[in-house]
Amino acid sequence: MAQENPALTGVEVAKHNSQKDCWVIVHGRAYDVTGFLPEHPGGMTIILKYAGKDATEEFDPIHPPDTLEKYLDKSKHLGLVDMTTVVKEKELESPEERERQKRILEMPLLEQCYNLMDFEAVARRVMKKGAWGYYSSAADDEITMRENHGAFHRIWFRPKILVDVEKVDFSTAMLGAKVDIPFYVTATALGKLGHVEGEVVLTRAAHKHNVIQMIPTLASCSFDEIVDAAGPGQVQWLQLYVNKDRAITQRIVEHAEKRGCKGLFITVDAPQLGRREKDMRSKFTDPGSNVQSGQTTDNSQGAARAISSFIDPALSWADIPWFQSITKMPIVLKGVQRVEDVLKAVELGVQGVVLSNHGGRQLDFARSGVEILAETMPVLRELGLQDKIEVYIDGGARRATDIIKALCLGAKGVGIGRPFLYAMSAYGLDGVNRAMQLLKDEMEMNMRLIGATRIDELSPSLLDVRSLFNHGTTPANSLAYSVYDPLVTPGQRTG
Ligand SMILES: Cc1cc2c(cc1C)[n+](S(=O)(=O)[O-])c1c(=O)[nH]c(=O)nc-1n2C[C@H](O)[C@H](O)[C@H](O)COP(=O)(O)O
Repeated sequence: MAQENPALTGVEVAKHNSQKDCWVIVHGRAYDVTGFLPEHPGGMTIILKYAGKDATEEFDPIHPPDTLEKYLDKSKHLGLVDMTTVVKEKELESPEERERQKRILEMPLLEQCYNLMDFEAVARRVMKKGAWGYYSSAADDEITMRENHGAFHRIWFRPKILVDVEKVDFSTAMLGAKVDIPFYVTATALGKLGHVEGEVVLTRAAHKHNVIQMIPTLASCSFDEIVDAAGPGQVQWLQLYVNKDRAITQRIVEHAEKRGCKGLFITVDAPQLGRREKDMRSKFTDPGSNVQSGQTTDNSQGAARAISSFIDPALSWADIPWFQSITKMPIVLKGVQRVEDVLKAVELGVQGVVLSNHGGRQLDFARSGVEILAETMPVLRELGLQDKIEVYIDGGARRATDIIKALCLGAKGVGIGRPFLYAMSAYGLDGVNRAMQLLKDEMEMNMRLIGATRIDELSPSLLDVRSLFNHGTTPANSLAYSVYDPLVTPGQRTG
């Protein structure tokens, strides 16, 4: 193909920098987005911040690569820009960004991360505010997010002794697929907020450790990029937000099945995305730029709200037979939060459920996945239904002991979200690989210490769950309530 010469310079593009005349550069090409501004789900402010400039770095994590091709009229595609003439945003970087770059230079070596929480501590210090805000945020007072982790601490072990535990095998199967260890990488949106390559980094690590990756509907990478990045025989599932336009949903599901996905995880706890205030705050643009220009600062659109307007709040049990008619993939409901709904899922012939509250990002004061599991499994056993449906949990799992507790209670596997995002954001693929290896090492040690050599030996008799159902919440004035402090930014620990 003939070499295309840049038609435009950075100086030319920079002249079109207002609400009435707005050009942006994405991947070296200029686009006239003036007419699109009022329709942008994320509001106008975030685009106007890059009017006349290179918006690639802000654009990439939030939008699949083919977004402009698909949704911006060709007449608005203005052609190549000579990028040597574009003033790099970097050169104008803020004192906050310079401070962050300094913290990156001081961060610990990867080998100094000994558990999954270490990755969170590093990510908090080195991630950009918006990215940290999106990944770390949860709904309202973030009580449920803390409860997810805290609930595991109300479960104690009753280990066996004098068991020959020389050989330990913690491999298992999920929806019929063999995996090396009973956790999977759960769906978490916008992978490129944390790493320039996005979700494909998680794909590579999942392949190396033979664990399953759940591909998010709201991934930064396109679905095909993530599937193409999979290794031979690698098992992937699709997480689905159901679109108001069912024809779009059907196309997505059929394409996923054609590309070899081995499970359809329908997210059922998000008829509307939760109100995540850290995410909203981090979208707060510099008050001067908006207030002076007379615009009201639009921080109502955290990233979550901005990207989820297509989700159908009318999704109901009546839709399940339709899903069963359009795909042969096993169907799993992700975000089930009470045993009555598990029984309904069994009745409808659904293959699995994930007992989950979306990492605390939806309904605050929802119970933890592990507590719902402890409510559910005895009822399924009593009714002889425990083999009729695969039960997974996610939320707050940070140690192999959390995974073992869930399996003792009857879970098939545990989804893990934020830890792998933090490991990726701080250390890239090496970080995710180390996080997964740490879990494997912990798993081997803890299986030995509780006197179990295989997954099928994990049973409720190894646990004491008497305090699990007694909720305590962190006192309101505790530092854990960082959600209240708008001044707490990554790296600034108050007190
Ligand atoms: C951390 C995180 C979680 C998200 C997530 C994004 C992030 C950054 N997103 S969200 O943007 O809509 O909220 C999704 C998502 O795309 N779809 C989904 O089903 N769950 C989503 N979840 C929930 C996730 O699948 C797990 O339920 C949750 O992360 C498990 O808790 P931990 O993070 O504590 O492991």
